[in-house]
Amino acid sequence: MVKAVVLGAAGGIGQPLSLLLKNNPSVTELSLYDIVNTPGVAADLSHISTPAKVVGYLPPDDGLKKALTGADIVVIPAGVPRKPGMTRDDLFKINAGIVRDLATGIATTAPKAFVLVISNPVNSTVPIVVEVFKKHGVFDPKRIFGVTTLDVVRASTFVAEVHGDLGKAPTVVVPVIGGHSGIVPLLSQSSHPLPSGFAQESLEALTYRIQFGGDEVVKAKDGAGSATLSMAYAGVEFTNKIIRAVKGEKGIVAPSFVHLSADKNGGEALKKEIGRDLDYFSAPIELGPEGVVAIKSLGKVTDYEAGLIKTAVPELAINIEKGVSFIDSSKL
Ligand SMILES: NC(=O)C1=CN([C@@H]2O[C@H](COP(=O)(O)OP(=O)(O)OC[C@H]3O[C@@H](n4cnc5c(N)ncnc54)[C@H](O)[C@@H]3O)[C@@H](O)[C@H]2O)C=CC1
Ligand SMILES: O=C([O-])CC(=O)C(=O)O
Repeated sequence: MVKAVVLGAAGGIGQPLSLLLKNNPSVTELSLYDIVNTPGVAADLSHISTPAKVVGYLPPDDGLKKALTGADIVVIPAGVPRKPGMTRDDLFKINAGIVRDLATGIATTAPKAFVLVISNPVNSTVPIVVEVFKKHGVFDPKRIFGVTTLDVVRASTFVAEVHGDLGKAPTVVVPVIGGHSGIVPLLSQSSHPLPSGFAQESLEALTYRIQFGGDEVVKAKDGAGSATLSMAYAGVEFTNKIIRAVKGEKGIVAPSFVHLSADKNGGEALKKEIGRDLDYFSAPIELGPEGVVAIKSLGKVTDYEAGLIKTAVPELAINIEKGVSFIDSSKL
């Protein structure tokens, strides 16, 4: 029995994400919460002949609490998306408060649920969720995840394109680390190595495309939002990995932005590798029934990749601190 909850379920990501979760036969209950339109989305999805019972909730009558009661997994794509010319950090002023309030609901109603944060800026919204959980005395670093899977999906797709074979994309595995902003693809570790003689200039262009794939979509949508369909795909890919790990499947590894205390050694080895005592980082993590089992070493990186990490880290530290101090100064 798996109860999955989507907070922000009526949105551009929320709707296709809910559809894909409804398509997973392991999900037995699908609870949809938003400030608008969830009854319609739930009625629509409920006609699909898969096991999940679908219910939509709105804020009145304790809707958030009802949506979250008994949750095993909570996915959060609530909040505003970017328009051209904005950075993810520009979304902080609206999304920080939304995520804080939803996190308070989870901490008080379903503190043991796995929490998957999609709302941007992920580098700050994950610390917001963590700080809220700490304030309620229910923080478990193994169960709170920033979803960076879209970066991994883009890397797989774009590397497959280099090989001239999109059919390869599902099997191309590229570790993507850092944050969501401060994205660092480790192309030297791709399961499908780049062709020998791949020029440094081409490597830099490919790296840039993975790092700024979000901008590519924001620009193409021309004011109508950011990635929604590919994000829904990526969000469900990560959610399904958590479900498989909870069910006892071993050896599942996926990058995610987590609090480094989730690692059994407190992330000390990783901190050495990145050269700074950050509390959060996106690195490949091994998943198990209780969430994070271990945070993997970054392994051997090239000088170019080391340079990208060095550039990303100070910005990450600022993003993290912004989330932490937002909750410090919030009256909870
Ligand atoms: N982690 C990642 O890789 C990605 C993250 N995102 C982020 O996901 C977020 C959502 O994007 P879209 O779905 O395109 O936006 P959207 O505007 O289409 O949908 C957001 C939904 O959140 C709802 N919402 C607003 N306040 C709420 C609250 N207090 N409680 C519950 N629901 C609330 C809205 O009613 C709306 O239905 C954005 O912050 C965007 O930047 C987008 C793409 C990739
Ligand atoms: O770029 C954005 O604003 C949305 C996002 O996070 C992505 O597509 O990676």
